[in-house]
Amino acid sequence: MNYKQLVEKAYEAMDFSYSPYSNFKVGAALLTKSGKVYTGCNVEIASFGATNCAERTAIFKAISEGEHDYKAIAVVSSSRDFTYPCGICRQVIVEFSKDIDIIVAKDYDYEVYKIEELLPKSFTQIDLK
Ligand SMILES: O=c1ccn([C@H]2C[C@H](O)[C@@H](CO)O2)c(=O)[nH]1
Ligand SMILES: [Zn+2]
Repeated sequence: MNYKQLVEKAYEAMDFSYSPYSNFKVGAALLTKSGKVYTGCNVEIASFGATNCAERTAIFKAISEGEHDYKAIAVVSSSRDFTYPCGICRQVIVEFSKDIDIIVAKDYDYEVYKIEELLPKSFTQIDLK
């Protein structure tokens, strides 16, 4: 699975987006080190705080199936621009992976980031020791 294929998986997941309030569709595809792909979409709830982002949907699916080691996560949206993971999702990403490639894509164009770039000086497990 190369990153272009992972972006395609994220677009497939975006089609399942449940976003009746914002009409902003997001899809994510998480590639594990074992080669599996977990996809996710954003799920909006009338009580807005209960909304879940596409990235967290994908990560929580993987965690709930015992997969903790990730190589990359691709994120796409219905926006004309790149969509970067929100603050909550950055915190979830750093919880589970310090070296994951974060692929922010729009059509066939993509950028790759490390979590240290998107969430510098993060608060993690180490700080609780
Ligand atoms: O990286 C992002 C940014 C936003 N959203 C969702 C949350 C909400 O449903 C909609 C608008 O914020 O987009 C994501 O899923 N991922
Ligand atoms: Zn988010």
